[in-house]
Amino acid sequence: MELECTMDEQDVVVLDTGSGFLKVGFSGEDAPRAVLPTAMATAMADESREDEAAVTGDSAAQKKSQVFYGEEAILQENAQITRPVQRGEIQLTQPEKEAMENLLEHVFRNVLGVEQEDLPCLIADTMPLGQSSYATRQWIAEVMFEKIKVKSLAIFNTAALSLFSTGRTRGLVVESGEGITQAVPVFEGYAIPHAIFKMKVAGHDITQRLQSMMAEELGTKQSHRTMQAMKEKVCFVAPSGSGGIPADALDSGDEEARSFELPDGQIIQVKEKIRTGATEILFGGEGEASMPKICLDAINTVDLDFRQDLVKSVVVAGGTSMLLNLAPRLRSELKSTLSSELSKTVEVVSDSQRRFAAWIGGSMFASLSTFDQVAITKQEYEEGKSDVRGLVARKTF
Ligand SMILES: Nc1ncnc2c1ncn2[C@@H]1O[C@H](COP(=O)(O)OP(=O)(O)OP(=O)(O)O)[C@@H](O)[C@H]1O
Repeated sequence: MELECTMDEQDVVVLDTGSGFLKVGFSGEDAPRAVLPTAMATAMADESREDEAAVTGDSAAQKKSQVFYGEEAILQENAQITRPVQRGEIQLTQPEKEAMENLLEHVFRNVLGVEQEDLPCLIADTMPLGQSSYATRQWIAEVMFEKIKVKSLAIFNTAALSLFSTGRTRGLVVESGEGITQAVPVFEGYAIPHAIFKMKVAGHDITQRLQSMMAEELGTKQSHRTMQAMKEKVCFVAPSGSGGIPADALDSGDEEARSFELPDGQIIQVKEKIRTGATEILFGGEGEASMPKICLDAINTVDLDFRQDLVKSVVVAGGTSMLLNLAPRLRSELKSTLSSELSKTVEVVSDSQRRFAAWIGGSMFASLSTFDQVAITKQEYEEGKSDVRGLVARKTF
């Protein structure tokens, strides 16, 4: 794709719809304005309060249910929590569809405070593979034009945008977020669908593994939320071939790096075996899916001529790529399995902005005048209503 590099003055709403977190903001900005859990909660009315309300006529208590979004949603204890994006894919089932629609409306009106209609929008998604891919994008286009009433809409694969955020248009993007890890070859800005390899192991699974390891260690199970915070603070990736750390060994290094304060105020020192053990699921066991394996599958699926370009720019992105030592471990495992010619040139790029790479790439792309040329306009949508799926298949990336 030829990129025209004049800057566009108009603000474009940029959204990255992750399994764990929605990132939202405006084009041209360096970082998302808000990052909120991709969740909606419906809290049921307390039945005893309802009975009481019937007698006293208390209208507040008579409310049947209350809806919460994002951070507030996941904090609700007696509520039904709906997560509309699972393992990277927007779910086209109820109640997930309704939750996604409401969440998008909430993000536009309350989080970004966009009152007026008619704003352009760019969405970064993890495209499902196979037949279902365009069904999801068709549905999202319908919601954006019919309910949110955007002026134009561009939908891009997160991987192409993540690569773009590093100033590259060719490379192998290895994205690992909350629900999915994927290896996506990108050529001249386009993801190559038949060479995308995914595994359903990512940040969520590391947190769960840490939760069970810590439950064994402490004798009590800590919440997922606490374990997520612990993971982000103390976990890291072990160097290649470093097995055999004794179960009770403490890190020889920085004490601060291994200590964590539990919600009850107790400060604990987390053993190295746990700090690295939880993240090891990204690297699988014999015959299991692993990050290096999906990279190799992707590299081996593209044309021979293109492989050299891929291995020279293996770009890690997404929240889970923030784990310390992930890039050197991936590089070392790829080096030991690739052919000798390719292994000489492997470079794994670990950009400082990698956590929000897809959103940042979207923000950069939406600032270019090329955005207007590639986005689906409201008029095109209206004219193509009889075949929205065909339209998104032609005009999303
Ligand atoms: N410093 C960190 N160290 C380790 N993990 C981190 C760090 N920061 C964020 N994460 C993890 O990254 C994950 C969220 O990443 P991201 O926002 O890219 O996912 P997502 O886009 O919601 O999900 P997906 O791409 O899988 O659909 C969470 O599991 C979070 O705990």
